Amino acid sequence: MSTSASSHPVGEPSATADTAADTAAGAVAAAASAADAPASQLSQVKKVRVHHLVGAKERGEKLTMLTAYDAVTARILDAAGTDMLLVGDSLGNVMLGYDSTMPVTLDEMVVATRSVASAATRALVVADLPFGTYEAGPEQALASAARLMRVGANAVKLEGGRPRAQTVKLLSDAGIPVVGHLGFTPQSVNKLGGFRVQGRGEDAQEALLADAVALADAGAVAIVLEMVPAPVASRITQAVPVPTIGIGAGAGCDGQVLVWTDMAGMTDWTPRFVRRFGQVGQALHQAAQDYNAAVQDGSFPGPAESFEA
Ligand SMILES: Nc1nc(=O)c2c([nH]1)NC[C@@H]1CN(c3ccc(C(=O)N[C@@H](CCC(=O)O)C(=O)O)cc3)CN21
Ligand SMILES: CC(C)C(=O)C(=O)O
Ligand SMILES: [Mg+2]
Repeated sequence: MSTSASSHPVGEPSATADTAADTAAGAVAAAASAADAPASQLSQVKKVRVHHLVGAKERGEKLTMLTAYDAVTARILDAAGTDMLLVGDSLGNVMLGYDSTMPVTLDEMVVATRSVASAATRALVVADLPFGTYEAGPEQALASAARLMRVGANAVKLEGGRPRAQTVKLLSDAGIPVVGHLGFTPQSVNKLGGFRVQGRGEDAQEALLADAVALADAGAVAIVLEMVPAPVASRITQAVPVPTIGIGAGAGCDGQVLVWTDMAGMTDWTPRFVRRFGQVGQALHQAAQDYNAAVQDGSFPGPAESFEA
């Protein structure tokens, strides 16, 4: 949430440390009006809970979600005021070097979820159920979801619509908040026939709407919409009482999600729906080059980084 000015990573100066003397008058005015703007109710909560999600939708406050796969990154994204951290099965292609999300195991998701949960003080932690760990039915899904909840997940996410409704209901009844995922569902890429937009055309649009309503009726606390035409995503958003979180689904959704490495410019691969908000890959490359050069020319370590006798 952009209005969150209260949380800063440890060691980073707060905005109030800037003095008027070194700031242009226009910037002072802008900073003052930003400080005067009412903070969103959600940005003030100590720990985001699932009941806050529908509250944010009702108040028209946009929800933010980023993926995270480890503690060091989760700590930074959490401190920046991200509402939800998704331990995505994109772990497979992003962090583990796999070609897709298909090979990701529940054991791998457990390790990543434990790490992210250990670092998330405010953000709601949502963990993906990986391919093959829930589709057989509610009992399989409960056993898998319980493993993720035991290591600190606050909710689980699973892909699919009406065929998943019974599973969503059982998990929900068992006290496990479930986030749905509709549109382009990567775990079904072999059936969908490629990485393509879903919900184009009247029949596909109606099917998507029926899936979203079924998930909400079954107790889902939010629904991710991936690569769905913006007008279709807006219609679904208006039709369901729970927040929609879009990725390639336009600005009409109640929130947005991106893979953090895409968002931060950690890699070169950027599908159309990604905006790069940083150049972290380039910054890391530069830091490693500077380190290598300093070791090679003998300037690192210096006296300050060495111990006296
Ligand atoms: N790094 C990363 N970012 C993601 O957004 C992401 C993952 N990994 N892994 C899991 C899923 C898979 N996703 C994908 C995978 C491929 C495309 C893709 O190839 N998009 C192209 C072509 C789309 C088209 O056919 O028009 C694009 O340019 O958007 C998009 C999303 C989204 N998710
Ligand atoms: C792209 C998001 C929604 C996801 O499911 C993942 O990162 O695994
Ligand atoms: Mg996923």
